[in-house]
Amino acid sequence: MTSTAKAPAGPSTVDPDDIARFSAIAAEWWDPAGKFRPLHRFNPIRLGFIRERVCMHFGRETKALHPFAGLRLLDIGCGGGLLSEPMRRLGATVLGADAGEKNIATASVHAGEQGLDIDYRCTTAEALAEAGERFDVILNMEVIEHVADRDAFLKACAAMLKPGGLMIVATLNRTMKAFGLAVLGAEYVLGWLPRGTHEWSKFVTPDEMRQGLVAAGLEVREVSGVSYNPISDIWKLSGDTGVNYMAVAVKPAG
Ligand SMILES: C[S@@+](CC[C@H](N)C(=O)[O-])C[C@H]1O[C@@H](n2cnc3c(N)ncnc32)[C@H](O)[C@@H]1O
Ligand SMILES: [Mg+2]
Repeated sequence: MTSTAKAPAGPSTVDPDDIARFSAIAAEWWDPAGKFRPLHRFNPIRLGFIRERVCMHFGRETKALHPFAGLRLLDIGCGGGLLSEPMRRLGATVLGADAGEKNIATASVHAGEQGLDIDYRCTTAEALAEAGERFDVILNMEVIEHVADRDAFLKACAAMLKPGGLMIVATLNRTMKAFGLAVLGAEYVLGWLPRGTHEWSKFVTPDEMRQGLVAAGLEVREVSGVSYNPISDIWKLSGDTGVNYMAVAVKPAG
């Protein structure tokens, strides 16, 4: 957070150990073979999903050059900007926010190199909500399993959605299969991610996700699984929410 930012009242969603873990590898965000390789591999499938769901919801032509033009989008927990950049390219006005200063530094430098105009800020969902920021679309991707207070985080995000706005949340399910693949497999056996990246106890079941979204005043429209095939190294959308999944929620028009 910048030195001038005042911490909002209420619980903080920031887990300092988690931010430190991501900050330690912030230089690697844009290395497709580095520590964020899983996110790079996963990116095309989630980009296709986001593009399609946002276009469908706002009545945009998916094949248009800038289908998100006129939409204000928040990428909360944006990391190095792996999603913020394509969102900007699709035409959205993008605010990328992350609690890690180094992540925001990496994201800003990279966007600058790409000639992309993105508003990157080192801040939190609760601080943005308290400042009265409003968005048509909120991307909440692979963040919720890292925050200190899930309900406060979801409520702050929901508060920032305009009526009729859309939020997409991606996370990991709290199953033994997810423990085997995302924790043991990715961190210990394959060594893709630094050990300690994921705390299994913070993973979220689809039921808990639905309840959290509803409690935050949103309507859940969809929950889709995302499956990984380790042999082909390919990710695809599936009916299996046992490990990774994405939820789509809408703020009632009022
Ligand atoms: C797994 S990364 C996901 C990055 C990005 N959303 C993506 O999918 O490419 C999680 C990010 O969330 C950030 N983060 C964790 N807790 C946060 C919080 N309470 N507020 C804002 N950012 C947070 C971390 O610093 C980290 O960059
Ligand atoms: Mg994660």
